[in-house]
Amino acid sequence: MHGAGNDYVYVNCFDEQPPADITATAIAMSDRHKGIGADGLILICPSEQADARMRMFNADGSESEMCGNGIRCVAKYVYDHGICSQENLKIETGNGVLDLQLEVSGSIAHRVRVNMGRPILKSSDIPTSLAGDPPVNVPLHVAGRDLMVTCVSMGNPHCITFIDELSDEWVYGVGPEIENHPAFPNRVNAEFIQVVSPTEINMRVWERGSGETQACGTGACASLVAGVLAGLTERRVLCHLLGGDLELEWSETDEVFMTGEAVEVFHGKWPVG
Ligand SMILES: N[C@@H](CCC[C@H](N)C(=O)O)C(=O)O
Repeated sequence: MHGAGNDYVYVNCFDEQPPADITATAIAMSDRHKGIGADGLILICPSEQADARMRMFNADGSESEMCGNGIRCVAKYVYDHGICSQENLKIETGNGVLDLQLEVSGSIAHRVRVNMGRPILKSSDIPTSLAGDPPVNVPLHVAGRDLMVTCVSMGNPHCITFIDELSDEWVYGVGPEIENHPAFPNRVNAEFIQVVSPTEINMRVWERGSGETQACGTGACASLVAGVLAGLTERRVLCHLLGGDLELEWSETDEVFMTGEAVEVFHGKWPVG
């Protein structure tokens, strides 16, 4: 399935046992030449607190707390495949239980709105050693450059750089250096944002554990928050990514909402062991 081109392999753990070695399975499945090809692996599991639980693994096998594009696909999956019948769902993640609303037509969910919760802005909770609570427009020396960056966690950590022009040099040259910079003890996702107007941004991303992806939902939400904090955007923004658009809102109640598509591409079997 994919959300805005951010593609993962999903395993229905309501019916199947999770793979014994999840890290090795995520790496093998994600390989775009010798596997299925994906940005990572997502397990759709039963939950004691919610309608389902999402566990998310990057293409390098590392587990992340949250995945914004993934959670929309999990919601679509449990609805379309009859695991849940209601259009308002609760899904457990590493960042708590989140609320989602499906947009359904012909008994298939096409778009999903997620309450992504409150952004985490305390530097020690993001976590980053960069100064400032919140760390907005703070200096970071990386890849031979002096950047001004803003850090936000949506349950997972993001480092946002506002730039004039998006380019491969930023994504491939600077992205991996930010991901592995010592200022981020858990590594970090790196977003590059071009502000088109106060209500519209262009984004490219270098994801922790997966490299460049066509979209990152948590990254888009973190970038909206960073844009507001930096005085560059309003609280409602349309975010253009390589794989599609996401509608974002940071409400006056301090919750971030994201709306976007969720698409099932195919299903199949994978030999384990
Ligand atoms: N693409 C995802 C985020 C996936 C996890 C991320 N790479 C991390 O390690 O935190 C999204 O849509 O949010």
